[in-house]
Amino acid sequence: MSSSNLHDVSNPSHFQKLLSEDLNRVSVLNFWAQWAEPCQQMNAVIVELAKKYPSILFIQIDAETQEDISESFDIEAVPTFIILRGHTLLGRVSGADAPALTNAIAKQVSTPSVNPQSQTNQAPSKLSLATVLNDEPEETQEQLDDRMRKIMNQSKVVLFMKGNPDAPRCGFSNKTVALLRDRNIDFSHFDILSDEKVRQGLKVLNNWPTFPQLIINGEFVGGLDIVKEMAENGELDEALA
Ligand SMILES: N[C@@H](CCC(=O)N[C@@H](CS)C(=O)NCC(=O)O)C(=O)O
Repeated sequence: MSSSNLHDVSNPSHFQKLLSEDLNRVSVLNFWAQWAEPCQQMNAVIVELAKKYPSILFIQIDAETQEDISESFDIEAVPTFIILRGHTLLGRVSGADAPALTNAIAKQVSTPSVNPQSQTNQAPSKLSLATVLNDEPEETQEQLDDRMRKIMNQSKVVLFMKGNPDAPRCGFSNKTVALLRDRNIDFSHFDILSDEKVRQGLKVLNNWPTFPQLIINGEFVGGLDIVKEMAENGELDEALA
């Protein structure tokens, strides 16, 4: 990394040292992964933003090698950007959304620097005007179950994953897509990051706490570990026969 305000972090203490150098400085953490194409695009955006905002510290964090830092910020998908002042959370931008990231950063630059303590109660959330104005009736549990079952039956093989097959946003989803593609298995997908109700509802419906979730003939089969094992012992071929 060339600019002095753009750093690759190599371990948690390096990360803490960078943050602690100036507790009034705004930092932008970029959680990325090597295999994720959207991250490559956003890394280029970060390089440009670092040039534009020399007073902001930009920290590149490989979400897979820096697991401890990722966990401490609840990183569930890449890319995810965290904006801090010192150690205080100011904002979070999820996905390869360059305009949203640029706006979130610009907002901090135009906000006068204040005592971080007074900012701790400022939730970095978007004002949910949409929620206030949204007069669509709430989906009932029954409707949600029905909708999830329809998605599970939309094709012979359905993968509930983070991101999409060409741009997975989690390493487990990425590996499952690769496994299915390596075996030329046709599948449709559903991006659970696009629908929080399905994301939480499917965990209950299939009694499985994580993603990916592979469905064959409308039935839950398993996550990556199970699918991998089934591929190795021939059970996956049997299920698809
Ligand atoms: N060992 C699991 C790994 C999957 C996993 O840990 N997924 C996490 C992180 S992507 C997850 O879905 N967490 C719940 C959530 O994000 O809602 C498997 O075999 O699939």
